[in-house]
Amino acid sequence: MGVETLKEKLLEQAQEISRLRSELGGTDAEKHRDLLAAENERLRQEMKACEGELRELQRQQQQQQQQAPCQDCPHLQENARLQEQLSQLQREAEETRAKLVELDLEVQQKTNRLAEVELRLKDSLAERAEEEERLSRRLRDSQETIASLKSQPQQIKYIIKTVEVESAKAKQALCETQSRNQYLLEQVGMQKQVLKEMEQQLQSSQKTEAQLRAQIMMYEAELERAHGQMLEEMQAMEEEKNHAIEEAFSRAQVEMKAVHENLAGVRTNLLTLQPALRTLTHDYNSLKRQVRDFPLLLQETLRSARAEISQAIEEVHSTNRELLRKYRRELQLRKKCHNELVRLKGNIRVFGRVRPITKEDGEGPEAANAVTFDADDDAVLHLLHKGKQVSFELDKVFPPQASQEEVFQEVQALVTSCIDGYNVCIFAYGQTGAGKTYTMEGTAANPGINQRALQLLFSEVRGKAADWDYTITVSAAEIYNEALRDLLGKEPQEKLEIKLCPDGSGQLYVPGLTEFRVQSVEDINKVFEFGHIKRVTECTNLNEHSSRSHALLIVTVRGLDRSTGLRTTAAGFGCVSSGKLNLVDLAGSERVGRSGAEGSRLREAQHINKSLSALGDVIYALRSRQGHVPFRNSKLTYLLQDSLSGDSKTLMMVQVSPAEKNTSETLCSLKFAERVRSVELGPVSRKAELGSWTSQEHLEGDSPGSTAPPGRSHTSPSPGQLSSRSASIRRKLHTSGKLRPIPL
Ligand SMILES: Nc1ncnc2c1ncn2[C@@H]1O[C@H](COP(=O)(O)OP(=O)(O)OP(=O)(O)O)[C@@H](O)[C@H]1O
Repeated sequence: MGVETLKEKLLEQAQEISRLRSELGGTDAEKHRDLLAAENERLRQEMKACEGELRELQRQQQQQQQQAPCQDCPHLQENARLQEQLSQLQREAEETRAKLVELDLEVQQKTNRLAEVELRLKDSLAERAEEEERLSRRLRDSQETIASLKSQPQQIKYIIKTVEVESAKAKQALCETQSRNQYLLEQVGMQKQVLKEMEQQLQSSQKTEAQLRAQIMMYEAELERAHGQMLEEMQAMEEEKNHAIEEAFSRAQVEMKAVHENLAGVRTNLLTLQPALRTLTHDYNSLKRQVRDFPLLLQETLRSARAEISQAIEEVHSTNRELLRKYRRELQLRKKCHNELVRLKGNIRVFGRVRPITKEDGEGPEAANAVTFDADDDAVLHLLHKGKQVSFELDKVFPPQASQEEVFQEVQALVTSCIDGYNVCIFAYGQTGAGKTYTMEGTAANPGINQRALQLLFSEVRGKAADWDYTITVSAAEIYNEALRDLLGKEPQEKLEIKLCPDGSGQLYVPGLTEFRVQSVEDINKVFEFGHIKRVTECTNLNEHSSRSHALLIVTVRGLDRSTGLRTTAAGFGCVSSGKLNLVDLAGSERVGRSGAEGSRLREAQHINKSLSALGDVIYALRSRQGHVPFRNSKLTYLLQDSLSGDSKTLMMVQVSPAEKNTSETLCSLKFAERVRSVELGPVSRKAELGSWTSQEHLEGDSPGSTAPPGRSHTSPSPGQLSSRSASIRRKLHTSGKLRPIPL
């Protein structure tokens, strides 16, 4: 029975194993995989076909674009849109393809795993089969044994017992086999579970595949639709093109007709235009001839124009030359006229200037005004002297109220003539305190002749700078006790000599006399400043010194005409051709000799008298055109020889005091002035006039008995004061404007 049961059980197990094998279905999974692979392959083929179609479509589209290139047409835009969609679909298909590859990989992995499980199952099944085989063999053996035992009852019983014993063993083996079977069943259960999961995965893969396929289908449909649309559009475009060609053709036909008509008109026009063309051709030919001849004509014209221009230039040149000649002649004429004018007016002009009554004149009858003027004649003044009115006629008389400007206006012609190369001397003559320094220097607020003359020179020179190149130099000297000294030199105490120019020209010069070149008012100021320093170091009593010495400021103007190269031609002092302006502040003319002065004071007075008398003598000799002019009688006249002789011009500004107490000196000064002026009247009368003109008379005046008025601070310096005269002469230069900075 046990054996039967075992058999049954074995049979059951065998059935179970075959069922399990069928359930495992390893071949199904393989089939499924093969199916998927085939499907995949098919999809790939389809994809390839789709790509081929796409390429074909693109090619067709390109052809269409080449055939009908139209910019911005809606078809093109639609086409671009479709292409965009197509590329989008291609991208999606690409992605799907990638997903399929991933799925393939997954399926492959799962298939591998299934194969492994299958192998393991095959092994366990083989083991089972072997076990079964072994059990079947034993069962058979046992049955055979049982049968043989049955035939041998004694033995059978024993054998049965053995079998029973062995049956227990078999049972144990069976139990083991059953437990093993149980384990295998569990394994099978687990494998089933794995299989189920794999089936589920497979199902999901299938689902995904179905989805992908649906998507591919959709894309294909979309592609189909796009393809259809594109075909439709192409069709429409083709139709449009045909239509446009037809229209163009019909239009061309119409235009052709019109052109034909026009051509007929043009032909008729051409026939009428032919004569005009002939005329034009004729004109053209003549123009051509003209053009051909033009260079020759031009050359000819240029030649004649050049000749005309050169002739004109030559004419201009000759006109210029003529003008220059005339200009030079006019210059000479002007100079001559000027000279004539000066000659008519007199080379020596004598002005009188009456200063106002000042505080220094004191009060009372002594300070009373003794000078009156003629309302109708500005050349006449009357002096009330000792109860008698004496009248004097000069070239011009300036009353006390005359301004510095008015005085300078009468003088400026002389100043400017020095630019033309004339030598000019302006003397301030008069007793001490009569206003010589005021007239020559003036005050800072109201400058006198010196400063105005320099300013005028600079402005005149600037005005002529375009045509003339001028050089202005300045020297300053003083003559004290007949000794000449340089006020701008390094050695002011050194006595200078006046010498004949070694070039044989007969001109004089002073070796060692400093000459400063000045180009502006500022330069003059510097020169004056320099002189001022000298004065300060040399003088102890400037006022006295200035009264007793002659101070000279010598301004030399050298000019070169830029256009002609002409120089200004007056003979100058110091071997140069130039104009010279000598501004001389003379020593006081008061009659100190009468007061019984002694020693150096007397010597000083004698020198002054001598030089002033010599000046008078020289002027007389010049005016009366005497053969000999006694220039050498004093340093002053000798020094100014060049500036007094020839066509030089001299102005004597006679300064007088109007105060009653000064009438004697005023009388002397005015007589001197009148005598100087009267020289021009003629040799006889001059002679008669000049008969009384001696040094002594100059000193004594016409009142031999009169003496210098008492209380005049600047007429009678003490001998002690006289010792400082040499230094104080320089004050005159300084204070007379020749050494004082010009106020700007
Ligand atoms: N025209 C004038 N108007 C006003 N004041 C004058 C005039 N002339 C001279 N004075 C004054 O008279 C005074 C004497 O003049 P200034 O010093 O010029 O005389 P001077 O002849 O130069 O004397 P010196 O021989 O001592 O140099 C000065 O105070 C001066 O200001």
